[in-house]
Amino acid sequence: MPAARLRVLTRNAALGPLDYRAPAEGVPVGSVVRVPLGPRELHGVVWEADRLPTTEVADAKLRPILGVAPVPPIPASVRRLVEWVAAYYLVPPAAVLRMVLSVTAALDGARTVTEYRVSGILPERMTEKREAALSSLGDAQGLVRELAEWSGVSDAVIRGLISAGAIEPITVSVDRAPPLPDPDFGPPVLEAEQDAAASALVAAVKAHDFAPFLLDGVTGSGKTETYLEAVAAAIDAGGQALVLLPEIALTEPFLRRFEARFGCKPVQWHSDLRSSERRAAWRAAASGTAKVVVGARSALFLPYPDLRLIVVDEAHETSFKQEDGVPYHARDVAVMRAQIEAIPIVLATATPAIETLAQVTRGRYRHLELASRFGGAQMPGIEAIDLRVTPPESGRWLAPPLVEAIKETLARGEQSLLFLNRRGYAPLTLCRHCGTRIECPNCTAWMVEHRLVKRLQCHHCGLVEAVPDACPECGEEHSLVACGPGVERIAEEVSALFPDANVALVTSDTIHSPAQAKALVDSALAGEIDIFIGTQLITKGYHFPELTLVGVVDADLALKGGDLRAGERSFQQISQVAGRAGRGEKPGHVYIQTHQPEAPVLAALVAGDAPGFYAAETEARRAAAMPPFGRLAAIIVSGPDEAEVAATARAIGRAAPTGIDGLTILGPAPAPLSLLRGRFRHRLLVHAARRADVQGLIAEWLGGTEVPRNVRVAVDIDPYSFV
Ligand SMILES: Nc1ncnc2c1ncn2[C@@H]1O[C@H](COP(=O)(O)OP(=O)(O)OP(=O)(O)O)[C@@H](O)[C@H]1O
Ligand SMILES: [Zn+2]
Repeated sequence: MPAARLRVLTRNAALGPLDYRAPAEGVPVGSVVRVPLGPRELHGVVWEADRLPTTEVADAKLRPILGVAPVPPIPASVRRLVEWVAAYYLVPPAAVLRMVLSVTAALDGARTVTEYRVSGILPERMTEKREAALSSLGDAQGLVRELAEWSGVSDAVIRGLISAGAIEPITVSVDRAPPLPDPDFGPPVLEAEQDAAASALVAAVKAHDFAPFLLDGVTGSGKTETYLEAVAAAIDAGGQALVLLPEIALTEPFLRRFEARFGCKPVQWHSDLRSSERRAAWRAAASGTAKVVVGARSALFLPYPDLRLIVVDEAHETSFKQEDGVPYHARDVAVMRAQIEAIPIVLATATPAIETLAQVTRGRYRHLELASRFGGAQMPGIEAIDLRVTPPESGRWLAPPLVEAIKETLARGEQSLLFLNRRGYAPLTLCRHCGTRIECPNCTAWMVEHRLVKRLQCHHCGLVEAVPDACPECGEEHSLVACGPGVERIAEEVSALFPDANVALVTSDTIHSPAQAKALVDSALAGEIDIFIGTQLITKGYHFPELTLVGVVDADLALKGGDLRAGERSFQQISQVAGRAGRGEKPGHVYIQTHQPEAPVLAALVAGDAPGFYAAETEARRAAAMPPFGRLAAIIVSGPDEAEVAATARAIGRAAPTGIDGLTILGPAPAPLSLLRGRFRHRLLVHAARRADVQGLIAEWLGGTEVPRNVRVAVDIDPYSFV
């Protein structure tokens, strides 16, 4: 009789599927198992053998598995998702499984911690502090540190009470189920439009079938309140719901709404979690005890056993596209997961991606619209400031009409927001004497001055250097000058103009954890901030009722990129930031500083003509057969040796398929970012018809090329970055 064989997919992308001997009692498909590989021990998942072909080893050579991990099996839907992502993005399935089994510590058995609570026994020696601690603790239970904090005494006092028997230890599982959100805790009174949209979503959750929705509501229309009704329906049905947010900084405003609606916090999943929190979150998602998970794009790969709803909030955001590792787009993968799970998915945004709107036009997504702001708030008026007509004073960046508007807003006691999508003080440092620009040695990029921390920083590789006293090229002292503004420089100008105003800088340098976002929201709502100055981080998700003025410092910046989505991105970014103004009772106003007010994007924004903008942009894409009317894929060749990289790229170029209708291949050519983190980069861009099998074509093409050991060839399907 042949040995019972298990096909196991590990998390090691360099390995194909491996076969092992099953124990006599068998192991169900999907189980997480520990397997030997040489002297090592790996985790893997038992897969359907017919879905994952490999070269089989002889029965006699099969090694037995080491054991089954004490976690629920990875559901079939997740296994199908892994296969789809691997096939679509042309990456090994193991690389995708790695994103599913992302927390090794979560794969061990249950763990316990010791918590403490008042035992009822009085200590022999009673002190004032001991008495105060015991009486204030009541039935509270927690770690020593927590009890000390709650009762306002030192850890030592609590420890003394433990030795005296007045506080007793309790062993608790760290895998305690997270709090259960209560769908009836704080249901909102929905406005008619919101109610119609929410009813459609709730019905779809109840139907438990694949149903993609675009929840297209103007800024401040209450999209969150609306889709939370669908989340409530998922909880009611006993299942799980996932809400994806594009950035950690947006978690805080979301958590507040969630808690008001459901009486507790959802389970969070993001890069700022402590390892114990990460482990607990993974296990709660995998066991089904986490009813709602809110998180970054990687939350999409958690093995929820009973998912009923996915929401992608700010669904137009390009940060849903992952650029490193497996280059996937979380919005697209989310739709695929919803399809596999047979559940509804909600793409919520005020500024849909052209791709998403095209799916609405094709009849694939249902369009739910919220055309007006909640509570009768009006959309802000938008006005362009033509910098050719009213330029800022020399050495300054804010034009007189904007300065005047800030002054008036301050006088009314209201808040202003200045948006400039550039971190740091100045994007370029130049030697006045010899003209040298200070560049990153590892990247094709200028070093950006961060004056607050007195450093030059590369925004690509993270290299940090002291600001030199003399020009590194010609040695001239005090010759370096900052060119152009970053947010820190705008803050400097604002502080000089309005010395009494409270200014908050909001960038990824100042806000990189939910705790910092919370502090920002708290002080903003308490009226402690007069002027926000921020990058794209401040442009979305926030709701500050006293914020009535928005100034876009440089609207031309986003248009410069020149890639296929530059126009769309500027429109979205400026609409979003404009959407922060006048969300409460007071009307909002927006000024856009530009040298080209006649540019179609800006003209549409000023005219409030979103449909016109989308129609023109869509038409342009259609005419050029660009996504979503055609397909793109990038091939990026990189390595430490420039000649080797160039030669490999040329070889790939020569082997390119020819004579295929609608297929064009651009390049190879050095990438705009031709040096990144010390690696030289060349690119090719594949442009194909919408229905072309781009993946099949590329797989075959690249399958036939020799790649030197030091060179990496990466494929980016549906690329968003062209640098
Ligand atoms: N039905 C409702 N009852 C009570 N408050 C509501 C209701 N709908 C919306 N709100 C409140 O109105 C404000 C705006 O809503 P919300 O921030 O959800 O809008 P949004 O559509 O997500 O906007 P944006 O896209 O700009 O982030 C919030 O303070 C929200 O709590
Ligand atoms: Zn660099």
